[in-house]
Amino acid sequence: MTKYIDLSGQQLGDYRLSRWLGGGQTSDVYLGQHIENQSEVALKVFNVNLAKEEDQKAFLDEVQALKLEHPHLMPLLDCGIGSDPVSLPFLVMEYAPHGILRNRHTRGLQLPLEEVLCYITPLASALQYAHDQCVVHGNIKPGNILLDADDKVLLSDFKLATLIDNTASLDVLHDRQDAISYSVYTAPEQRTGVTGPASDQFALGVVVYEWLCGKSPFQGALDEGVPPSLRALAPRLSVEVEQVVQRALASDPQKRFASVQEFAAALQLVSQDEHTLEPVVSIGETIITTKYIDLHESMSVTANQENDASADESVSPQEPTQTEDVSQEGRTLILTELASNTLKLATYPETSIAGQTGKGSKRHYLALASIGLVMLILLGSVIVAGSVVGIQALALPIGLLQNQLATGGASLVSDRQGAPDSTATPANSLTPASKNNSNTDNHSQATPTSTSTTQATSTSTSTTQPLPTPTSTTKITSPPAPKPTSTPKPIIAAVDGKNPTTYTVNGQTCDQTLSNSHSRHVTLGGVGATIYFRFSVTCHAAWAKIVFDKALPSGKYGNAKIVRINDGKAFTCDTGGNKYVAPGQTSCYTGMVQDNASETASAYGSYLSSWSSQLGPY
Ligand SMILES: Nc1ncnc2c1ncn2[C@@H]1O[C@H](COP(=O)(O)OP(=O)(O)OP(=O)(O)O)[C@@H](O)[C@H]1O
Repeated sequence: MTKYIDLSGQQLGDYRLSRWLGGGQTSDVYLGQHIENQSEVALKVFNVNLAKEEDQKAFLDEVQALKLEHPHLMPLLDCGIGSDPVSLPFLVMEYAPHGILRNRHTRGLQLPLEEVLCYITPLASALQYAHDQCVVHGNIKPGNILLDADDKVLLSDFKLATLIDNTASLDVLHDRQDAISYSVYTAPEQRTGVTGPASDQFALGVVVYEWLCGKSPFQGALDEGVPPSLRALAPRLSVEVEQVVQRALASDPQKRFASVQEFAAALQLVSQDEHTLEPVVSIGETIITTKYIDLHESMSVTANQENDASADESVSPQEPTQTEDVSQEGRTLILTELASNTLKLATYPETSIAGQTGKGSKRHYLALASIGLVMLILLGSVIVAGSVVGIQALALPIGLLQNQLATGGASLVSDRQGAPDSTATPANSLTPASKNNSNTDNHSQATPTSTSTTQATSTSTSTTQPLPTPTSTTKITSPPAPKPTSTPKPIIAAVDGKNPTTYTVNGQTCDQTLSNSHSRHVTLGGVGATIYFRFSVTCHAAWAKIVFDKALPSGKYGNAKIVRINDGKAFTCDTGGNKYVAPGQTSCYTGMVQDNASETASAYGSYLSSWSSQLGPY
């Protein structure tokens, strides 16, 4: 791709552009300095003449809404509109000196699942955070994942609806491709103008597929349908991993995971399951030092290798220029070491999968067998010996039997405590209040009971435990201390998906009462909506709902949120509810937060990521 006008040396707002870093289809990125404090920044200049005042305002408003703060989102520092010679909109972001993640891996290389998880976990967390704020990225691809000076991944380049919406009416400076161009990362529904959180999940799924097998699941931007089998290309992967990736890549967004966080959690879970199938040799005093940093530095590739980027990627002159002499075998070795260390981390202690027959059960059988054997000896002694001798002889086996029972019994008890219990009530589950309470209309007097068991908590801990960050050093002493139990989370209510007034929790329907339900009409970003606070007496839980006055226009999203005041626990429509309000839709409802005697909750509505003032607390 050729670069068009080089603005190096010029000034935009308070920044001097010093060097061109790369160019996308509709923009160029420059290294720049603040003219006063000389701080280094990256400026993304859009090749669009944003002359109309209303368009300029829309651009600035939209960028303002994108100032999301998350450790893995590229910090947006400033934005503006240049005035000479034309009105070029620009964004100012942190400068990421280690460039784009795509340059870290040679095209076609298959990355170990552990490494993929190390990237996906923070990215999914950043995306989930954005989705919770009603912001969709819309442009996920390896070229938009950058690395800062510490090699921390930063997701950049949110699609700006204002620029896309206005492209037709804007004067695009050069003969470049249309701003609305598609890539292999574009979800099928995006091509019909419907972009939602599930589209980001799809794009992340494409990235995961590529990293795992070295090939794109789709031949071209308009290729659709079921991608080729991941395991056919990377047989080392389990069926479960393939299924998880396939689900994220479903053409129908409804068939994907409910959220991007769920996708990442599922991938993490199946990777742990893979590990638990492999033998654990020993756990000694082990210091695990992940070698990602060294590995990455040693795997730098030549600019030539990377510059044959496909059309969906940008041109960048800052590609690594050195090739270090690290053989493929050497690399595999480093990663194998890493994988086996992670394996130890993931498989100890032995309790993690509920419902499996554990070591504890084997001990149980051994204890019973020993008891049986002792009983036989005892019987034999009684028959063979005379009554006096026999009675005397009883003392020893009975003592042994008692010991065995005591030991066996004790081990059974301790095994039970630590053993998986598939029938355990999940931690944080809500036990619906007794019928006696159902007549009361003052929910603050209700006394809901929350049941959790040690095992249920430990299971949930193991599935949500984040992987070690690429730079961390983790020390394990043998035997490792039990994992700390997680603080109880608020309940996530199962909903029937049809009627926002009917929730079911652990099989019980949560009836709605209107006694403590409230609503308020608000105007959000010029659009009218009614926010509802809803409360169920039977489940002692509250939720929120938003109903817009009219269906949302293309590219605009709405949401609702319920927040438990005491601890700030919150659910949006995406977490436990029926999903955000998409273009063409009018309403959504959230998951439920348990509403204890001493607690209150508030409801909020949102449009284009600005949240309304609170309704409540009630
Ligand atoms: N914050 C940053 N710090 C350092 N380099 C950056 C930064 N942002 C972008 N770059 C560099 O600029 C190049 C071009 O970025 P740009 O976002 O324009 O590409 P793109 O994502 O392909 O474009 P688009 O998605 O708009 O078509 C990147 O490949 C990267 O090398």
